[in-house]
Amino acid sequence: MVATDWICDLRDVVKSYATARAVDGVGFQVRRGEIFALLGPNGAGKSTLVRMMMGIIPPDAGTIHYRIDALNSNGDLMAWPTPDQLGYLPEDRGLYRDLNIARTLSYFGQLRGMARIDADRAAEEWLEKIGLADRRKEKLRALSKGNQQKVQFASAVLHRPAFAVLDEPFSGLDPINQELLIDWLRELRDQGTTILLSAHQMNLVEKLADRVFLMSRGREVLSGTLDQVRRRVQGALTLTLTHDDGEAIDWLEQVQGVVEVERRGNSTRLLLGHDTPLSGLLRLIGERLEVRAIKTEQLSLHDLYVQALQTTAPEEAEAALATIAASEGDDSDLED
Ligand SMILES: Nc1ncnc2c1ncn2[C@@H]1O[C@H](COP(=O)(O)OP(=O)(O)OP(=O)(O)O)[C@@H](O)[C@H]1O
Repeated sequence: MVATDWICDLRDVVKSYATARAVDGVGFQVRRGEIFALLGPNGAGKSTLVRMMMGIIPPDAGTIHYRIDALNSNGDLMAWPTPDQLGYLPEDRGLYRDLNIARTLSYFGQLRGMARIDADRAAEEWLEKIGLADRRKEKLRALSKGNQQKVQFASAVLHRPAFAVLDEPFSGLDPINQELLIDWLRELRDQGTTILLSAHQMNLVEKLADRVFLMSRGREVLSGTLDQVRRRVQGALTLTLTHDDGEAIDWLEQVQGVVEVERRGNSTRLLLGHDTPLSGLLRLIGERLEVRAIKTEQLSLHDLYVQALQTTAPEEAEAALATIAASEGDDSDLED
């Protein structure tokens, strides 16, 4: 994959509603063959962006271009993809509640250009995959929220679109089904579907996404691969030392590359800059401290986001954190 081989390109996109500027000058490229994640707390502007990418609402300013077909990508900008090229999981789920789920899936496949026989076959394959084959004749409304969500997801991707745009695909799924969804998404990517998803569950996204775009209040906070994001945030690595209660550790604050020192009894946690020379630091610690145990850990995507927000927009950090924590608690849903 070449770095410039993008499938969707957004530049300086702006969208305001009567009471809020939902998207405030956002730009990124989704590259062919990747899983790209839009991340941020409730109200960050993710769904507004997704709706603009789907042509449901127009941007006030900025451009959105597609280049779906790699063979025709010699600089041609295609105005808009055709229905068979796109898969869309909307935030406001909208399936027919009184139609049986096998027919629902086949119907969506046909809407996206599949022949009836292929759509029927794909529907059966997906019902098997999502564990609902024996309930194929049941109506959607008879299913739990989590199972409905799985049907909704299958309906968005069973025609194997070139580009799938999935707004909050994890919502309503229990932890087991969240893990299954991660597998299905990887499988789709490996079969050639480019995926953009929006989510606030950073712990799930960091297992999955090739690149992330972290937002707050309609603006970019941080973007790139997980590695790039780590390198951009001060304090991407922590070092935890276990030592005697009486040890003096104040001097650690003066050591180059140590961003923060937090002591709890006989344990001290150091937050390090990404370019801290670790071997030099360990040598120094070995000379001056009696260390009983040592552990290094990379910050999670969630912590990186908070760290980045604290640097760029400290006034937003606390509210964003609270929103993410509250919404993560809402997700689990027991299956019937
Ligand atoms: N139709 C609308 N009319 C007015 N304001 C809106 C509308 N849709 C979204 N907003 C506002 O725009 C901002 C961004 O909302 P958006 O739904 O895009 O965020 P989000 O990141 O998708 O959040 P969530 O995770 O809650 O879906 C919020 O302040 C929201 O209240």
